[in-house]
Amino acid sequence: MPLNKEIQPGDNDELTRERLQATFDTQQMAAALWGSDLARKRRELAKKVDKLTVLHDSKDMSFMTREEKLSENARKVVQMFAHVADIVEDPSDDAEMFHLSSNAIGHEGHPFGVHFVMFIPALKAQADDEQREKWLMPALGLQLIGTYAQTELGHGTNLRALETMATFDKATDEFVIHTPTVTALKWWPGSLGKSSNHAVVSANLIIDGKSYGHHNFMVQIRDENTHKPLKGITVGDIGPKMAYNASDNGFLGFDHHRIPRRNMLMRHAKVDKNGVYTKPPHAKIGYSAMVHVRSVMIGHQGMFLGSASTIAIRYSLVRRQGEIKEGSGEVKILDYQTQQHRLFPQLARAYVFMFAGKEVRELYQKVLSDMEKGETTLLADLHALTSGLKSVVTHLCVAGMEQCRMACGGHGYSRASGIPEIWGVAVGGCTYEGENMVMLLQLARYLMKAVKETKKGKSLGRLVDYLLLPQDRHSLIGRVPQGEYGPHLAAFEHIARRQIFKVADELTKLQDKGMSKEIAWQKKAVELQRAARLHTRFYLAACFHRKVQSVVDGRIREALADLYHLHLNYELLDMVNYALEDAYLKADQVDFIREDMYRLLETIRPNAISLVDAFEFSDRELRSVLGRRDGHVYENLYKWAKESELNRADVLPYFDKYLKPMMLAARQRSNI
Ligand SMILES: CC(C)(COP(=O)(O)OP(=O)(O)OC[C@H]1O[C@@H](n2cnc3c(N)ncnc32)[C@H](O)[C@@H]1OP(=O)(O)O)[C@@H](O)C(=O)NCCC(=O)NCCSC(=O)/C=C/CC(=O)O
Ligand SMILES: Cc1cc2nc3c(=O)[nH]c(=O)nc-3n(C[C@H](O)[C@H](O)[C@H](O)COP(=O)(O)OP(=O)(O)OC[C@H]3O[C@@H](n4cnc5c(N)ncnc54)[C@H](O)[C@@H]3O)c2cc1C
Repeated sequence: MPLNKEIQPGDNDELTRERLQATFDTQQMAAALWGSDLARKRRELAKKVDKLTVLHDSKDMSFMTREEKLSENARKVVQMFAHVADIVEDPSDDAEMFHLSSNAIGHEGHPFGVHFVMFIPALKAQADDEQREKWLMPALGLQLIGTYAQTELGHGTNLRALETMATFDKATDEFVIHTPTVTALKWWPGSLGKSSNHAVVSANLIIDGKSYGHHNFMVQIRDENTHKPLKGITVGDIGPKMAYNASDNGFLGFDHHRIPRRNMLMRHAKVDKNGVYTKPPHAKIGYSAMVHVRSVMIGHQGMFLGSASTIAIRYSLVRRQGEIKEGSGEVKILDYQTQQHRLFPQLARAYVFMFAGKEVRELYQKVLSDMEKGETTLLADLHALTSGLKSVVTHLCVAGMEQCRMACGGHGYSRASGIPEIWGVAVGGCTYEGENMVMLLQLARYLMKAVKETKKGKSLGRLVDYLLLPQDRHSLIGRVPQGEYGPHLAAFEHIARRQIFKVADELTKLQDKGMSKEIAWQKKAVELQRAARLHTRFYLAACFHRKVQSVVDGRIREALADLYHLHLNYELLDMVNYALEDAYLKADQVDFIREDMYRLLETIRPNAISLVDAFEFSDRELRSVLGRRDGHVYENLYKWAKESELNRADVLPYFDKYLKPMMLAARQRSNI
């Protein structure tokens, strides 16, 4: 039995020969990536989806209009729920359901997108028991479709400036929800435009003329039977986007729309019938749905980069272009060092993002169960961690996916590659759930607080313990026996710690000169977000280290360690200026890192296909002609192109309407 479990009769011979070189068992690597239970469930659900034709795309989504896309994904999602009990082991397991949806529906969106990712998590965290009974149960049972309506046309980041009002009317025991200006229109919520009939709406709570800041309210927006907007509600789609066009992101306005008092989500903050307000145990507890999504995004983004790496690496083993040695025949493009340098670091990032995604979900679950008991101590740590990871991971994913796309040459630009759509979806992640720069500054706030604690000899939390350690003056990279990577990880730590203390000192100096805290912050904002990035990149490298250390199987550990070491070298070179500034690294050490990176590219090359096969993306899930498991790219590209709507007739009407008359007229003129 070959170690690579993807080999099948009829595959492209080139790929089979590549797969036979695997030094590890791809299913065991899949277990290291996903966890053995989830890896098995993914494999089984993909087989079941393959057999259920009602879940298959009726045609490639690239050839559909937006309305066709919405309708197609509504059809598939309904079929998916109809068959869910036969396909997955536990429909309440978010991870299993995500993989089912990824196989059957893809990532362009569907009517229940925000329902599961935000509406239900908001209810779970913020609705009290009676409210859970009233809305959570029907939401889980698909009796209603919900969305999360927070962002407004005028404000997305600055939540304190949201304008939608929820004014308490003691006489009727109701809230009056109102959109006072055009900028107060809710704008962007997924599945709002045409699909949802309920929304968790963020609005300013006003009691007796006093504002208590924004809180979340359950609002029914459409009639359950006719699906028409309820009286006092205006709702629609905001139009086409870069990608994600099977999602009907929408706008929503209220004209003094009344809801019962008990429609405010009251697990933590409360308003009683006399208008008496009870504060939540933590001011930001109402932000929990955002923290939830930020925590799931990390692993999902890792999957997007893993998909793009799979497509580009498989294609690079099928595509031959040019010779390395004249006369010896054209080589596979993955044999070029530049191609390896473009792709293998992205593959390593995909791995570590998926590992980090798993770690952060575990912390989220812990915080959620603490919150259930009213305990919020770890919320600030989780907010800081997810803010940094969300920003760094989405940014690096998108940059990495673009490398994957370019590495596929012209065919990467075609939608047949599958990369443009996942890139478009992934890049949205840089903006939604908190614009990246803004979230990095949130982490920077936490880091500056951590410095203050450190100066008192204390640690603000486990994630910043390293700030208490002394700074080394010089790196030991290249000064220890070959194969020891401890000094590399220490360099990440050094660079992060130095930047964090440096910017903290600069802030203090500005304030000592009489500058206000806020203006000093503005003067140092770029340096602050750099500190947040470097801290997060250290976290990611340390997470990779933890994972490699935890693997028991020697072959898997060795293959993972190669990726880890490549990651250390590549990322360090990317941030080397920070280590050169204080002469922590010398020029010869930078050369050492570079040479070791080139060595690792060659070491990884024979395992390249097996490392992407280990993601175990099914062809259905990948939706890519270039990334097909069997490697039969060219004949299928031709088949795909023939499906283009432009090929439905040899001559299209615009020829007769515009071009032909113009050419006839031109000919006539030239005959005169
Ligand atoms: C930028 C934000 C965080 C500022 O919020 P604001 O309330 O104005 O902050 P303050 O200045 O009053 O307080 C800062 C203070 O609060 C802490 N904090 C902030 N957020 C959290 C949190 N989630 N958990 C715990 N603690 C939090 C922060 O650390 C500070 O603590 P100090 O001790 O230093 O004072 C806020 O405005 C924000 O989050 N903006 C981003 C908006 C956003 O993410 N929107 C998402 C909309 S939904 C969406 O995009 C859906 C997408 C679809 C999909 O996912 O598929
Ligand atoms: C695909 C997609 C799906 C979405 N889905 C939903 C949804 O389901 N529900 C929902 O409520 N919302 C949703 N959103 C909205 C999203 O959450 C917001 O777009 C996001 O939070 C950013 O807010 P903004 O658009 O107001 O950007 P802005 O805040 O206007 O950002 C513009 C620029 O200003 C900068 N900036 C802003 N504030 C600061 C600051 N304090 N310091 C420094 N720089 C700053 C930013 O860094 C950025 O460069 C979605 C958005 C997208 C793209």
